[in-house]
Amino acid sequence: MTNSISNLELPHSVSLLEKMAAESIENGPFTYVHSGSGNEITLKANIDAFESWQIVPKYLNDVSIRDTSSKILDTTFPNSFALAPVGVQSIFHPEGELASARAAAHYGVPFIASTFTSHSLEEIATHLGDTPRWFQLYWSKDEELAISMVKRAEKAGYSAIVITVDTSLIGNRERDLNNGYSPLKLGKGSANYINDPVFLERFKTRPSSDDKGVIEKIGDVLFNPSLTWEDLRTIKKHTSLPILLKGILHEEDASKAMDYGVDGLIVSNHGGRQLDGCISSLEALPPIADVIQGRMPILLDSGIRRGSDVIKARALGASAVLLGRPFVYGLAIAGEQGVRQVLKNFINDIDTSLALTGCTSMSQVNKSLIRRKK
Ligand SMILES: Cc1cc2nc3c(=O)[nH]c(=O)nc-3n(C[C@H](O)[C@H](O)[C@H](O)COP(=O)(O)O)c2cc1C
Ligand SMILES: O=C(O)C(=O)c1ccccc1
Repeated sequence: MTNSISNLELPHSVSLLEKMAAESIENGPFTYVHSGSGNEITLKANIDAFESWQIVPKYLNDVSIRDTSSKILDTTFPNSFALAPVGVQSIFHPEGELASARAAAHYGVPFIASTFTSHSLEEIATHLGDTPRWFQLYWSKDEELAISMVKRAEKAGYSAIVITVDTSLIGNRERDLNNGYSPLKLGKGSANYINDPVFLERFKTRPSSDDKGVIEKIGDVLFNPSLTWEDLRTIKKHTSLPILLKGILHEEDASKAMDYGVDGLIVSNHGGRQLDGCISSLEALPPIADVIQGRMPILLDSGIRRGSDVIKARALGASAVLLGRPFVYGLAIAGEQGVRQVLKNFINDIDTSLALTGCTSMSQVNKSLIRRKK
């Protein structure tokens, strides 16, 4: 299997994509994307949750013209999904985020750049054209550095900051630990650090991305387990961009987010990679939607695999979703072309699912169209 397949025809199901990705790249990076933490109970629960809800379609509505878009804050999501922030994409394909950014731009799918990318946020932006982009922040222990990254994101045209709250430290990913595989230690996600003026100030000479000192320093400051709700005030002081919290699962946290002036939520358990045994994101969604009552947008990820999943998430209260592992499999198989194929198939599936639910627009998808399986 090669990493550059022309006239490519990728399978339509994520389980087959996963198999092809496993054959395309080394075991270390494949296991890194594929696996979850602990006994992978939450990883599995994410998929099971989508199977435990059933769409109840309504027919004879003239669905010949359809609109799959949704608007979140000031961003239009043409197909009601964006690419989830995924770090260190060069472990899957040498072009990493640049390939996935170009594929996203091809379809106008909004792109969320991770803090821990293989290419800098500025370079990624140059591959996105005018496609909407948000920046996901791992709020560093080094506050000045965190703020510097936010300022850089503003300057590079990122229109929202996504703060991931479920990663006070990295989950116990047993398979990666057994493999002795850690992208953090490989220096493959250093680009935003070694291109940051504040980070560079901490060094006497300009370091390279795989410099041992750099890797150690990033490891020291990447996550910040001492963060509290009050710290949100600091970030709001330094940016006028909207702020979304990614990783919210408890309705009391959703309510607190409202109190602290957050602009949106991403209901997520990080794809079952953080706390194993925690609730699936789809199960967490209805109580959160009840608390929020439409006062801020709610997005959801963790387990989105096909178009009907988008309909289910919308019916239970999410405005849009994030696509994670499936696009990474496309990247691993064939770089930009691989991601393009995954996006094309997913976009078609969303449109088909909307029509077959009996709706002409995502705004018509509501609670009346979904029931829990008995
Ligand atoms: C390889 C990999 C790297 C990830 N890196 C990040 C990251 O840097 N920041 C972040 O907030 N989430 C990260 N995530 C989590 C995704 O944004 C998303 O929540 C998750 O993939 C959703 O689960 P699913 O892919 O099973 O649908 C990563 C996920 C994977 C698979
Ligand atoms: O692997 C992840 O899920 C993740 O969020 C992450 C964390 C640090 C570096 C790269 C990715």
